[in-house]
Amino acid sequence: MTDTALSLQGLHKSFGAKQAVSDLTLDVRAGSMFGLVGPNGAGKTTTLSMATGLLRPDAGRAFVLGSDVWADPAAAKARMGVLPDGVRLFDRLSGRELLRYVGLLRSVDPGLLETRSAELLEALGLTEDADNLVVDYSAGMTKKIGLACALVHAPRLLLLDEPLEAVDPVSGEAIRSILRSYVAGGGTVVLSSHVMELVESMCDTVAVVAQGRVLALGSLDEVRAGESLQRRFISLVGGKELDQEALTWLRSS
Ligand SMILES: Nc1ncnc2c1ncn2[C@@H]1O[C@H](COP(=O)(O)OP(=O)(O)OP(=O)(O)O)[C@@H](O)[C@H]1O
Repeated sequence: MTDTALSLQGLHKSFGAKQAVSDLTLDVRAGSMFGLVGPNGAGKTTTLSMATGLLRPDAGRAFVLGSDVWADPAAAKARMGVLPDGVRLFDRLSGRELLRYVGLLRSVDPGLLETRSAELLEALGLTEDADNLVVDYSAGMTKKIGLACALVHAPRLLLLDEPLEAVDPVSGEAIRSILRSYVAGGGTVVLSSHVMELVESMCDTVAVVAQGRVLALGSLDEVRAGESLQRRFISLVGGKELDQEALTWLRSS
């Protein structure tokens, strides 16, 4: 049994002339909560897409609990749950039907699937809307049903792109406690987020990426180096003051 849940080795991806991810290497320890942070366009979604078998890398390899995501996708995918960013769900199904569909695809026993679905819908505050079509869900509800789909087969590794985006504070707390108890039970979470408070309060390990490269990687304390993660992030990626002469037209009435 490997103690590395996710290993990304020399990943590269370009879109035309744009190098989205460049020689990205990192390991995620099994049993950790790993935060991937970076500014807009840093390459987080591209990295997670290559790690989960959604986007083929130009070069490099990704391993999930020892299985090569691209050479042995069935083994790798059986052990991971994925909440991708911006990938359409089968939204002409109701939330309950979507969960059943995903669970059956993942070979979850039908009896077990009913129990798990009901528990997930309840924990995520979706029970009342379980029989409504996903296409009619709000952004936050869509995020939550996506998370339920990622969890229903009880994977050992969860890869979540912006899991709390658009989610209200009550549901946010529910998701945090689901993820904490998942990790306490031996699972591993890799999440991307722009919310430094979320990463600081949840993650034990952090990678800061910008322009497709890893700028800092280590334990939360190593990466923030005595500062708040927000300040450290801004100093690493280079925050910029607004020029006093810029946007003057916004101030004139
Ligand atoms: N399908 C695509 N075609 C062309 N360019 C792309 C494509 N996907 C991503 N890119 C580019 O690759 C770079 C990295 O994008 P990516 O979505 O991975 O960033 P991100 O860190 O997830 O950003 P954000 O925080 O804004 O979601 C950006 O410059 C983006 O414009």
